[in-house]
Amino acid sequence: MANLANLTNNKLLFIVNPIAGKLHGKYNLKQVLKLFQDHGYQTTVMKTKAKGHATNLVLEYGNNFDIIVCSGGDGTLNEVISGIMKLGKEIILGYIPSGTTNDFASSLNISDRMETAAMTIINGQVRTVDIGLFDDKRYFSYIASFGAFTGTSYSTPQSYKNIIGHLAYVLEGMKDIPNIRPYHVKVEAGGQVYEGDYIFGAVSNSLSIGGLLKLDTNRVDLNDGLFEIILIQNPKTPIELSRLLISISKREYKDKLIQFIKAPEAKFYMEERIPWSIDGEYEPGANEVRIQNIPNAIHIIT
Ligand SMILES: Nc1ncnc2c1ncn2[C@@H]1O[C@H](COP(=O)(O)OP(=O)(O)OP(=O)(O)O)[C@@H](O)[C@H]1O
Repeated sequence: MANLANLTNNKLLFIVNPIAGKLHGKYNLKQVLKLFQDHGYQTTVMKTKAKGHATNLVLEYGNNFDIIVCSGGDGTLNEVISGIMKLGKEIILGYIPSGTTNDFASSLNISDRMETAAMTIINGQVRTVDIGLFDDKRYFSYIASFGAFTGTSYSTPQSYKNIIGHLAYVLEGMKDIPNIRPYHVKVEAGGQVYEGDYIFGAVSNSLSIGGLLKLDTNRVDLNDGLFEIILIQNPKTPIELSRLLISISKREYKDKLIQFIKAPEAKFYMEERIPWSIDGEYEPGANEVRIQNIPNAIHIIT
């Protein structure tokens, strides 16, 4: 691990999504900028204007900076990471979460108080994290999932998310319940084949999935080159359903309806095209999907 204080270059690109989450950005941006300035960083601020813009900003300007800090939710972080991966340059990333759930930030122990997260960037250590690659075309920092609750994060209107925050996800998720339906899927991972009717599947590198499913810290290592893969089979009776819900709420994934796999890669074969969620954003999916782990791909300050 390198300490940021050892870096000689103090040019910092600060990418801000002004509409993310609870609009913290609007109120605290000045304080954060002052903190960077007081600690000797020459900061250039760029605000995102639309979906995909953060990736383009990294591709266009990333080469001129050694540190890129982004503020936004999981979607903005995903876009910035995608830009860094495409640029192919070893850039140090700092993250100031201002989204609704900030799942990945909590896995990295980054505070959701903007000034505290900024101080982490100033005083923190650089560590590496693995990144996922979905079907050779889309990068993800913490999750690719299908099935139940998957539509929640991208179908919840931004205005709701901004007003009621995380509760919006949970409420939208509840609306999903009558629509939960199994998908017949075959999965190859870790040298095994799993086949069944699944209501939820996730390939993740995170301690928290959609703020709903939580994994224990001793089960997850964010830079071990392995994903945590969870497959949940369709409960066939009310008893099976209640047993499933209890084991999820207790974080015990030993139920026979739950498969928990660790593997560097997974292949999914589906009879129909199932939509996925990639770090909370919509992905139309395909009949065959390959997901690969790129170990230690991103250098992030925590
Ligand atoms: N100026 C903008 N206007 C509209 N959309 C934008 C703008 N800037 C960025 N976006 C898009 O907003 C979407 C949501 O951003 P983000 O995920 O960062 O925030 P969030 O949804 O509040 O947080 P989370 O995903 O953690 O709940 C992203 O797809 C991003 O590309």
